[in-house]
Amino acid sequence: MNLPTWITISRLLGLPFLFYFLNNPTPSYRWISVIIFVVAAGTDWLDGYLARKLNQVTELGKFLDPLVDKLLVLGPLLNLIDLGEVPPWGVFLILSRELAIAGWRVNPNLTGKASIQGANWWGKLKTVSQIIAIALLMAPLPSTWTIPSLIVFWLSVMLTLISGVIYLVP
Ligand SMILES: O=P(O)(O)OC[C@H](O)CO
Repeated sequence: MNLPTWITISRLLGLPFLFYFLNNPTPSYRWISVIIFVVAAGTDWLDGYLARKLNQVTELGKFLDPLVDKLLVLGPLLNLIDLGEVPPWGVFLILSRELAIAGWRVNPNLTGKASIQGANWWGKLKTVSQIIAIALLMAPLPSTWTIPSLIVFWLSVMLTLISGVIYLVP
């Protein structure tokens, strides 16, 4: 355990507050949940940057960083299913890909890789698209935003699947 890894884990601390505010229909509360989400998800670069700068890149960090991103994305998505505000099928596809890649990281040997593989640029792009889609879905926007938000969500689902396949093909 080192500083970047502690920062990685601490990014999860906002989740209970996010759930609290997201489940309150008052628009200002929903906006607070959006802010918590964007800050927690947006600090993704910080731990990786520090790990490289301090020369503290570890196998644990390479495993935990993408895992925390997955929890930060899947937590709000599951809550949005409960609220009936996101298509469960899309979330199921994201969940399937994320489980598959998290499992593959435990045993990268399966695809002939010798050690844990950190996130690549496709993975980072997919995470950014997920953050944008989820923030749009969480935000208490006028109903004219519903279809555009869902289009962004489905684009993110596609990017999530494509990025997963790119890891697995040799
Ligand atoms: O594609 P993954 O599963 O490695 O995740 C990418 C990370 O979330 C980017 O920080």
